[in-house]
Amino acid sequence: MSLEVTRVTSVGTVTVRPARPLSGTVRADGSKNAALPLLAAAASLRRGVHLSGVPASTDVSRMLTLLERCGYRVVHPVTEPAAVVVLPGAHSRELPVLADAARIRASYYLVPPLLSAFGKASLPWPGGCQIGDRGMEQHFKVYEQFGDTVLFDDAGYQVIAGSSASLVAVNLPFRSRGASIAAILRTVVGNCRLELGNPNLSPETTSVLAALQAAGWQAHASEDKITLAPPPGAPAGTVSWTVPGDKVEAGTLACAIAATGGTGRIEGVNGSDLRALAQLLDWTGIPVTVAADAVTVHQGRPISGRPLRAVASLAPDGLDADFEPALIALALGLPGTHLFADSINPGRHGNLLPQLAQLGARIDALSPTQCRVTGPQWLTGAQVNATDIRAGSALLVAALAAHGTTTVTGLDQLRRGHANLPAKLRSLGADITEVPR
Ligand SMILES: CC(=O)N[C@H]1[C@@H](OP(=O)(O)OP(=O)(O)OC[C@H]2O[C@@H](n3ccc(=O)[nH]c3=O)[C@H](O)[C@@H]2O)O[C@H](CO)[C@@H](O)[C@@H]1O
Ligand SMILES: C=C(OP(=O)(O)O)C(=O)O
Repeated sequence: MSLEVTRVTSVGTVTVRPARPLSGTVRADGSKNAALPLLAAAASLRRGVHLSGVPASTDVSRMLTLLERCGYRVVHPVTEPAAVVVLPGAHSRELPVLADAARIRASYYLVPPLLSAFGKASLPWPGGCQIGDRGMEQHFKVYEQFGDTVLFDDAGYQVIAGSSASLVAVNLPFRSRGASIAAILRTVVGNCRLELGNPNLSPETTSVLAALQAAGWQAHASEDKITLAPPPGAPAGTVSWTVPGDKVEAGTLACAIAATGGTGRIEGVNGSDLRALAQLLDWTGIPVTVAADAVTVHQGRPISGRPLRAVASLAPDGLDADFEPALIALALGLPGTHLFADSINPGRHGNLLPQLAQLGARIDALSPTQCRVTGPQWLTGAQVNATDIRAGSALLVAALAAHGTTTVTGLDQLRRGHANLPAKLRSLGADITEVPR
C-alpha cells in the first residue's frame, strides 16, 4: 500500500487554457460565509460544538486563529480533516489584540464571543473584499438595543456589554446579513429572547438558527420576523453542527460548466440555495435540475432574445450578490443583451469589469453598480488579476471560454473564499495549471 502525500504549494497564479465542455461530478466545500458565523455561534454558546464541513479557505483559518487568540479552544480531530471542535477556554483577563481581524469582513462576528469572555470587545475595522463602502452602523444599533455601549475611532471600535432585558426587540432598516447574525449571536450571549424585524433570511443566517435549534434554542423565522428564545433548561454536552455546502462555489462551478457548453453535477449543496441562479440559467436556455442536495447543469442551447436580468438582492429568495460576478462572465458567451445590478456591494463591478476588459470583453457600465453585456463575445486570453474573491472566480469562468491562455494572478484573494477552486474545475476537465511562487 502506498501512502498518498498531499503537497500544499503556495500558489499565487494559475494559467487557464480554453476548455472542452466541462463534464462530470464535483463536490462543493462547506460555505465560508456560513462557516464563519457558525464558528462565532459555537464560541458564543459556551459549550462544546463539533462542526463538520469546515472549508480550508484562508478566511476560515484566520477566524479559527482569532478565536484561539480570544481564548477559545479549537481542536482539529485527526480523523476528520474537515471538522473542528470549538470549546470554551480559559480566558486571560487582558483583552487580546486582534490585528488580523482587520483582514476579514467577518471579524465583526467576534464581538459576541468577546463580550461573553471579557464583557467587552475591541476590534479593528473589518477588512475583506474591497467592494465599496461596507458599513457597520446597523451592528452598532443592534448592540445598543441590547444595552451595550459602542465607541469607535479611526482605528476600530469597542463594544462594552450592558445588561440586556429579558426580551430585546430590533427592527432592521434593511435585511443586512451581518447585523441579523450579530443580533442572533448577541442574544445567545445575553441568554435572552429576541424579536428581530425585517431580518435577513439567507441560508447563512438560517443555518445559524438551525444550529441553535439543535442546541436547544427555540427559533422561528418568517419574512417579517425572527424570534429566538433560550433553551428551557441548561443543556450540557457537545452538540454537532454541519456547515452547509457552499452555494456560491456551486454556483460558480455551474456557470463554468455552462460557459463551456458542458454537463455536470455539483453535489454537497442544498439545491434550494441555488434556485434563484438556476431559474436564471434555465431562462437563457441552459437547463438546470435542482435536487435536495445537488444541482445538475445540462448542455443547453442558449435562446437568443432571452436576456438575463440579474439584480442582486437581500430579499428572501432574491439573487445573492455573490453569484453575480460569475453570471456576468457567463453572459459574455450568451446571445442577447443582459443587464446586471449590484447596489449591495457597490465596488464589485469596478473591480471586475476592467479585468474582463483585458480579455477583450466589451461591457457598458451604465453606472458604478449597473452594467450591460451583449453576447456572445470573442474573448482572448490575457493576464488578469483576481482583485476580490468573486472577481477571481468570475475570471476563471471567463478564461475557460476565452481563446488562448489566460494567466490569473492574485490567487490569494480567491483562496480567502475557496480552498481550491482551480482543482475542482480541473476535476471537471478544465486545463488549469498552478504556477508555484
Ligand atoms: C463575510 C460575509 O458573509 N460576507 C457577505 C456579507 O457581507 P456584508 O457584511 O457586507 O453584508 P450585509 O448583508 O450585512 O450588508 C449588506 C449591505 O449593507 C451594508 N451595511 C451592512 C451593515 C451595516 O451596518 N451597514 C451597512 O452599510 C454593507 O456594506 C452591504 O453593502 O453579506 C453579503 C450579502 O448581503 C455578501 O455579499 C458577503 O459575501
Ligand atoms: C464579499 C465577500 O467576502 P467578505 O464579505 O468576507 O469580504 C464574499 O464572500 O464574496
